[in-house]
Amino acid sequence: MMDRPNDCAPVATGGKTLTKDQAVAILTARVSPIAGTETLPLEAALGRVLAEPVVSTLDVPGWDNSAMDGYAIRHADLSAHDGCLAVAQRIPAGAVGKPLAPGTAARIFTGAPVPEGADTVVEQEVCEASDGQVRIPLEIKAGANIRRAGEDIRAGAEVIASGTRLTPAHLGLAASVGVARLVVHRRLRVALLSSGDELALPGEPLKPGQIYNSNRFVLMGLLQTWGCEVVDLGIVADDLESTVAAMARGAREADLIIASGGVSVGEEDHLKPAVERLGRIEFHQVKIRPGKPLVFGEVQGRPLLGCPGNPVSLFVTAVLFARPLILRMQGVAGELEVRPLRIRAGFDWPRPDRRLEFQRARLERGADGELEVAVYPSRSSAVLSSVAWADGLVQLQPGQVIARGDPVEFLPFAELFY
Ligand SMILES: Nc1nc2c(c(=O)[nH]1)N[C@H]1C(S)=C(S)[C@@H](COP(=O)(O)OP(=O)(O)OC[C@H]3O[C@@H](n4cnc5c(N)ncnc54)[C@H](O)[C@@H]3O)O[C@H]1N2
Ligand code: MOO
Ligand SMILES: [Mg+2]
Repeated sequence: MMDRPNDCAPVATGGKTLTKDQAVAILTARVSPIAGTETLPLEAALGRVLAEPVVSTLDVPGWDNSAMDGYAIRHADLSAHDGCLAVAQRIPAGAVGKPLAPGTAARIFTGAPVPEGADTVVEQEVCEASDGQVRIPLEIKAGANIRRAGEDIRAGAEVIASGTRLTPAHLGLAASVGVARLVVHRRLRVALLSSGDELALPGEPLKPGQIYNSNRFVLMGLLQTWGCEVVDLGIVADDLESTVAAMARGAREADLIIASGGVSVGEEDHLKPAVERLGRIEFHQVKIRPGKPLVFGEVQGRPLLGCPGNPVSLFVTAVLFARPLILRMQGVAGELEVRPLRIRAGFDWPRPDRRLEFQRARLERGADGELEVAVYPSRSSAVLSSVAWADGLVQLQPGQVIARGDPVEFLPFAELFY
């Protein structure tokens, strides 16, 4: 096979390797939210991105209601009747009582509307009830135990902004204002390409020199957790024509193409020339470890992200770069990257890298019971067990030396997988 130049000048950087932040800025600036929405019942909208805001037509709660099982009273009646009131009515949740007659109490239950004229609810534990009467301690505070109309949501308020990825709480919130259907962006279609002559699918016997395609499953899983529709382009042979053909199919069938492998400099790496054949490369290196060779470009009008084939590098580049790219295309508004938490290091890091480094990490309890973060013993980008072991990534700045006990930056998977 012919040797070929492996470089293509990155447009935005004058040929320099990009920092992670520069790369994310370019990725997210080059794409825009996809067109197309659908209207879904709440039951089907979990994880989707809202395309039209939810505005409440109601106050929630709709009326003053009781926060306790007990007695609704007019506070001024207590001193006038020495704390002893006749129980004149019973108001369970779902019912509406009569106006409170002077000198009486209403038996009331949590969530029931406070009757007109009552200004206080007294929990039953402090009351003594017998023979249709209730005795209430005089020191009860006026206005106690009432949830006020509109204290959660006011009619006319925007309760969920457009661009929000819907969590269970958002679905509940929409339901609480009576909204049954939501307008969401259509699912982003992402084509997945696994390059490598050595790859076989689990379930197949391995021929000599073959390995199982694990990247496909890592990427599919991530794409599914991010709410994408996956178009699997399968395993693509290490030759230019097959790579070009797979990419062209990806560009026809999906909004975005994500490839694994073949992004490095060997003559078995065909991703870059294939992108150049069909479109252009915007950058091909980022100053991080692992994951330095990372290709971003455009193929027949579709964005393409080529992640390195080493399994850990693939994972790291997917959560750092594919995620914000996807969120932007899905129409998610606001912050697209996860902000690192600062957590105490449970490890020493005496020999830092010159690149921004991502270590597989796990939250643990130190000897004193305080939260700290441990890193996996191997730094190898080929050890996928490290990712399964971890519950986040530690982010180490170029040249940053860490002594046990220092604060370090931690990116939790719980956020990266969302
Ligand atoms: N001379 C140089 N060689 C390499 C460099 C370099 O700068 N100069 N960079 C190294 C780094 S760093 C990385 S990362 C890798 C990137 O590799 P590629 O993206 O070209 O990927 P491949 O060569 O196809 O594969 C690398 C490695 O990963 C395994 N692999 C690939 N696909 C899968 C898959 N779907 N499932 C599981 N494992 C996969 C593959 O068998 C190789 O072992 O390049 C270095 N080399
Ligand atoms: O960047 Mo490679 O990703 O260091 O193994
Ligand atoms: Mg390679």
